[in-house]
Amino acid sequence: MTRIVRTVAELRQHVRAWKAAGEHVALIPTMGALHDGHLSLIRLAQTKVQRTVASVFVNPKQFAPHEDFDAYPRGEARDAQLLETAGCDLLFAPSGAEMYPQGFATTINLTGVSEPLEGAARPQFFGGVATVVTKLLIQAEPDIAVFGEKDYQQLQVIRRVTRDLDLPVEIVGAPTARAEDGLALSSRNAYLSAGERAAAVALPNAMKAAIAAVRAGGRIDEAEAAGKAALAAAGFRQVDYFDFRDADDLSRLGPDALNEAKPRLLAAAWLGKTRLIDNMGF
Ligand SMILES: Nc1ncnc2c1ncn2[C@@H]1O[C@H](COP(=O)(O)OP(=O)(O)OP(=O)(O)O)[C@@H](O)[C@H]1O
Ligand SMILES: CC(C)(CO)[C@@H](O)C(=O)[O-]
Ligand code: BAL
Repeated sequence: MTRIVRTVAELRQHVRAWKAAGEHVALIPTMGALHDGHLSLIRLAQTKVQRTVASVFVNPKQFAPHEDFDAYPRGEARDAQLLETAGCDLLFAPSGAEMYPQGFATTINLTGVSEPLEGAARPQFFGGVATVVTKLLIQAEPDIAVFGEKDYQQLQVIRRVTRDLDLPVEIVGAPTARAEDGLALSSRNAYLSAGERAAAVALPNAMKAAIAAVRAGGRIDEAEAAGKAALAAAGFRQVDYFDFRDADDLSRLGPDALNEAKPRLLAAAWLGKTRLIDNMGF
């Protein structure tokens, strides 16, 4: 079985022993409820380094009080089994008290890339993510850390924090793993009813259509409006954003995205009680 450690001291013992033997180490941070998207990050890490460490920690600091921290899917035995099958060397599963001991008072906050989109919809989110990811990187001392492009803004935020704080780690982005119909795999897909799951494919479809329209010379504001209308027609009750943005700093684009160096379409929308996010490059 993939070994499970719960303290920073045990985690460092393993990682330092591997490094002393000349092996390189990858950290793959997760919140558990693992699916093939997470396992694709482990497989990517295994092509780059000899040792992989997955962390599972449902981080309370990135959930606002009204969000789904309590309902978030959990299942350590299943997660450990999947990690074993994937050949992951170590599972770091700290308690809340190990991560945030009594009196914990430090938050990593950033501006710029963290502010629009997810930052606007979830004001507490990136401070919580930046704080826990910075801690995990300091705790595990990995050579590389792998994050999914599915959470594209999160990946850009983590790249920014790592650069700003001179953290000695290479951040690797991994492509989005999708279900056969195109829906991005996500732990929160488990919240969808069968009917909602069938409707959810409208999200990647609307995004593909918007990108095709812009590629064909359409205006980006018109493609964004058409995408939002398609989601409403498919039963999405609210669209938080459906925006073409600069792929690096997520700033707004001019009217013709094709003139921009690197456009990316990012979207978040609600199907019933479930909030789905996705993004696509050109
Ligand atoms: N479909 C996917 N393809 C690639 N990476 C993914 C995918 N889903 C999640 N990841 C990545 O796995 C890591 C852990 O994510 P997390 O545990 O939050 O899973 P999640 O499925 O994104 O859950 P949630 O439903 O909370 O968004 C992150 O780096 C995330 O980007
Ligand atoms: C990066 C992360 C593990 C931090 O809690 C989380 O935001 C996630 O699962 O994407
Ligand atoms: N997958 C990013 C973590 C979150 O949405 O809370």
